[in-house]
Amino acid sequence: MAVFVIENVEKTFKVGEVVERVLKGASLTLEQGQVTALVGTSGSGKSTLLTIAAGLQQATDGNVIFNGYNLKNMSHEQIRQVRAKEFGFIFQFAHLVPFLNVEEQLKLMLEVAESKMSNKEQQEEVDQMLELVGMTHRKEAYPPSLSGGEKQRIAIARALIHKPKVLFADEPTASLDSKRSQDVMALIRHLTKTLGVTTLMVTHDEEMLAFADRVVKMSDGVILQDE
Ligand SMILES: Nc1ncnc2c1ncn2[C@@H]1O[C@H](COP(=O)(O)OP(=O)(O)OP(=O)(O)O)[C@@H](O)[C@H]1O
Repeated sequence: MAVFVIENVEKTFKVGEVVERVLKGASLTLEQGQVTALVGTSGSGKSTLLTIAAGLQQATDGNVIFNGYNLKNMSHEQIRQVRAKEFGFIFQFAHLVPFLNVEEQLKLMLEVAESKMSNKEQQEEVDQMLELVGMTHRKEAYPPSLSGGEKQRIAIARALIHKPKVLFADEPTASLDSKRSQDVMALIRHLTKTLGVTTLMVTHDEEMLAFADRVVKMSDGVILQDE
């Protein structure tokens, strides 16, 4: 079943008197357990499409249907709940909270997602997730002592600790060298498959496309090619 259906999405921005049409009827369907890479020239609308799909901004027209529900028929609060509970996010930089150790970063995310688990269950989830991302040995470490690749591993663990259905990744490897980028992408792919997540990733890095199940090309506000 398609987890996500993006249908004829339009987005216009008004800058002074000028109306800029950034998305011009973009459509995309995402399947569970797949990594979809969104590529295209700078300014083609990739991040705009990703943020609309993630409910971070509204489309001017068109539909974003998640799990059978159209985001445009939901209240702000309903969309916030979907974002907190059903979506996970990774960005170019890990944006970890500097004064929380690795374990605490993950527990905080469970709180944000309003987890109903007991403390013991939360601890088990955290331990399991740290195991999955290979960071058990660093669970008491604070962000300044982690390498770039380690930080991104924790960001991935934090994005997935509450078992979201969808993972949005905007340039997740852009701050890493080639070797660390490969490791991080292999991990994103592995977790997408293991946890049955639906992953949508924006990337500029051609090397990362090997880790995607589908590569979708955007140009000037539309999806050009879907392979
Ligand atoms: N809030 C906004 N107000 C006005 N224009 C915007 C806004 N957000 C995006 N744009 C414009 O929309 C166009 C597409 O931007 P977007 O960030 O989606 O492109 P992109 O394909 O992700 O680019 P890049 O690869 O450089 O990150 C750009 O011309 C940008 O200036």
